[in-house]
Amino acid sequence: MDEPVLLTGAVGRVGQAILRHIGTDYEWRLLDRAPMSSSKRPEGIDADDIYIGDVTDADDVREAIDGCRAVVHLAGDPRPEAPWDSVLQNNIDGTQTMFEAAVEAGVEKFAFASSNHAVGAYETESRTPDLYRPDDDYRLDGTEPPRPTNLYGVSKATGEVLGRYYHDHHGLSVVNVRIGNLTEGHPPIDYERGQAMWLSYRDCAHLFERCLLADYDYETIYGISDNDRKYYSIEGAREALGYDPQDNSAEWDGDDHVDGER
Ligand SMILES: NC(=O)C1=CN([C@@H]2O[C@H](COP(=O)(O)OP(=O)(O)OC[C@H]3O[C@@H](n4cnc5c(N)ncnc54)[C@H](O)[C@@H]3O)[C@@H](O)[C@H]2O)C=CC1
Ligand SMILES: O=C1O[C@H](COP(=O)(O)O)[C@@H](O)[C@H](O)[C@H]1O
Repeated sequence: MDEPVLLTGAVGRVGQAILRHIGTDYEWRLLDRAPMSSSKRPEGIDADDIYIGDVTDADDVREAIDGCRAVVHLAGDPRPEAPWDSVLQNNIDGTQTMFEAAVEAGVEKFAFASSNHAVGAYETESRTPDLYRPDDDYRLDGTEPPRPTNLYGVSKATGEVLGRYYHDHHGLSVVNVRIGNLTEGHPPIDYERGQAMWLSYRDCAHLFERCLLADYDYETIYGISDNDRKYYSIEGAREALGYDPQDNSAEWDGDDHVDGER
């Protein structure tokens, strides 16, 4: 992809996972309301490619998105316990502003950072904790309707529906990535649920790169590594995007760390 890619929320964890692995491979525009320190900025990105602005501000977004062919939209309030006024503004209004600007700017592909919390209520009492264990074969595959855990999850489900609308009515290619639990270096410790939905940094970067390179219409897929423990299928991501994850939370056992950058 030769034309610029707009990455919102670039200063945050998911943004940094992406930039750390593929930060020098694309012509990025980086938009965040927080300033980006030089240690977070990939080589080759100069000050002109960094936009300090808010995704709820149409003028800020318009300036950053001009000339871009693809968008990776991460910016928002990521807290599962976030209050309604924050998710309404940052996640729902911000995402609608992004979609509207993307259509206006002629963007072709839009990857939206959705969440496991859009579907957390499938984790019923009768299914857990077996669901989180390697021998359990229950799977969500992205075709099921949202069942949010919390108001944050409601905001993510709403972002997915906004994507459906902008795909159906404006022809934008949209992929909703229901991200699991991104942690740096190793999977969450003493947290079975987190190990079942672990997404390593390098698999995260690879997955979003596939969102830039693959051809798709409207997809909802799960963003987790190839964990032995899993209740999210990654077949949808493999088929729609060519996702080929390298990591597995089962390769980590307490202090027995497997070598390699994740
Ligand atoms: N980290 C994880 O495991 C998961 C993350 N996600 C989603 O991925 C996205 C990124 O999450 P993280 O990187 O973990 O969060 P983060 O809090 O580390 O990064 C979010 C970034 O977005 C920026 N931001 C927030 N509201 C903004 C606004 N209105 N305008 C401009 N910038 C704004 C913040 O300044 C921050 O740099 C979020 O949408 C989150 O809901 C979903 C599932 C799991
Ligand atoms: O959507 C998100 O999910 C992850 C994992 O959820 P958790 O409830 O198991 O912590 C969370 O860490 C992240 O902040 C959030 O944005």
